[in-house]
Amino acid sequence: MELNRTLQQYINGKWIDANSKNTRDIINPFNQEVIATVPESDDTDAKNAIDAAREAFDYGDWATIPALERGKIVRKIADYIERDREELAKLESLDTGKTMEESRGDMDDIAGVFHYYAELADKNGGEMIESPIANSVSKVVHEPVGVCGQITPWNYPLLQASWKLAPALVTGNTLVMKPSEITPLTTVKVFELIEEAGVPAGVANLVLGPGSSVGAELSSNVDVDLISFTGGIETGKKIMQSASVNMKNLALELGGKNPNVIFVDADFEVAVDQALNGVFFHAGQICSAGTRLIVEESIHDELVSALVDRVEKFKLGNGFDEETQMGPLISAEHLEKVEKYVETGIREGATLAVGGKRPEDPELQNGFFYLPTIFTDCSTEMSIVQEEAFGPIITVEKFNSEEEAVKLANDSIYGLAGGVFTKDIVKAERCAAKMRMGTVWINEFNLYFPHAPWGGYKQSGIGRELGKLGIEEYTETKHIMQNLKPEPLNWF
Ligand SMILES: NC(=O)c1ccc[n+]([C@@H]2O[C@H](COP(=O)([O-])OP(=O)(O)OC[C@H]3O[C@@H](n4cnc5c(N)ncnc54)[C@H](O)[C@@H]3O)[C@@H](O)[C@H]2O)c1
Ligand SMILES: C[N+](C)(C)CC=O
Repeated sequence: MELNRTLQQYINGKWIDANSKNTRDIINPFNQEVIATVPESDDTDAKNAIDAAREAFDYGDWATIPALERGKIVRKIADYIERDREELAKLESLDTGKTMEESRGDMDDIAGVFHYYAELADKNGGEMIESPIANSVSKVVHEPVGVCGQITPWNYPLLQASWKLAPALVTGNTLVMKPSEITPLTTVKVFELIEEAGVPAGVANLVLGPGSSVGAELSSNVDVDLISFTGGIETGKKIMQSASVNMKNLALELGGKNPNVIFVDADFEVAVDQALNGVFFHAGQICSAGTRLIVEESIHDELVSALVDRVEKFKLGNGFDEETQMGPLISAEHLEKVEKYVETGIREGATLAVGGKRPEDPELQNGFFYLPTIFTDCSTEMSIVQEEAFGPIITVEKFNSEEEAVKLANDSIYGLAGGVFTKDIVKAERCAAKMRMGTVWINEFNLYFPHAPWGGYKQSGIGRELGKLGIEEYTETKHIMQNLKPEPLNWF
């Protein structure tokens, strides 16, 4: 795919413009240059895409061809992603501002997700049940849910898309995907690969446009059987309400305010390094960012001082510059939101240890940059501790006992992920067992892979992506019972 060109959406096997012919410019957050122009669709385009997916599911053969064949096609998509890794990584960095190193890592993860589900395609064959009824056989089979609406956010555009596309395709569903309207480039490219791999027309459809029209249509249209959404909690609530119109199956991957508990007996260097990695990758715009450091009081000062020391040396810049460690935020609007959180933190009484403003470097003035920021003297009543700022901000709280650490970690409406750093593995396991989160890392932070499920407790979501559970989201389970010796009951 060339850059600086006008892209299209993919409906029923055809590349087309929006019905309205409206378009949107896609902006590079590093310098605000226009990198592409895409259709700005509306609910009518979404309806057309849903109709195509419905037709393909009800009358096409995608759901009924051998699962092995679907797996082969999905494996081709994985191969093409590996082939086009560099091009995809460049598009992702242009679109999101993240460093090329991060984008290349994302592309490897994404290819891995398609390979993983391609491998599982023909291993979901159901089971026979030991029937309690004489002269009968009972079996359980897994069938595709039907037409899936898939809505993704801007921070990991293609990664989040891959977690939805690969399991939906191998299980025989048809789908309509809507990426974030501000970061659609890699998703468009992957739909080119989906076409190249031979996915039949109508099976996978792509609509580009805003959540208020295209997204709302996907979540409320009665021809959609499942809605899988990754994004913010407020949007998730709206989608859950709209989805109730026809009791759609629902998968929600929402935000997080993730605690990272550091005990005095942790490996100090590892804990410092992982605390930084846990937050500042992609400028903190990660659902699972370890934005709440919960630190044993006896190492608090030493740890904060080590963090500040490292943070002051961060190199902010263009994601295409090999030296760059942290890129810009996604948009002017988001930068303002992050700034407001910092102002609120100061007003609420937190102490700014470092950062707390835009950088002064003249080379960064056209981008949406914000300095990595650390707040100390934080407590759970503060909104910067409770709300997802989704930027490069760490808050630090202190604790004096294991019980207190766990209590602080769980004091949140969110329950996406968390971490524990200690050399005492029994203590670590005790904490992990009590932490109410979908993922707990021990002496690690922010690692995910296709084999392990991902999702949130509490208001961080409903359901799981990745792993075998990621397949279950996209299947209905049916019990088929057969009477081998049918006779009248003569009851009535
Ligand atoms: N749990 C996870 O795995 C995970 C992963 C990545 C991001 N996130 C979360 O995503 C959020 C950041 O992404 P965002 O700002 O793009 O989120 P967002 O909720 O604003 O938007 C996400 C998607 O929903 C669409 N949308 C907006 N309004 C809609 C509506 N009324 N109906 C249907 N669709 C609508 C948007 O166009 C976009 O495609 C953060 O909260 C982050 O934690 C979660
Ligand atoms: C799920 N993850 C960590 C890849 C991206 C969250 O924003």
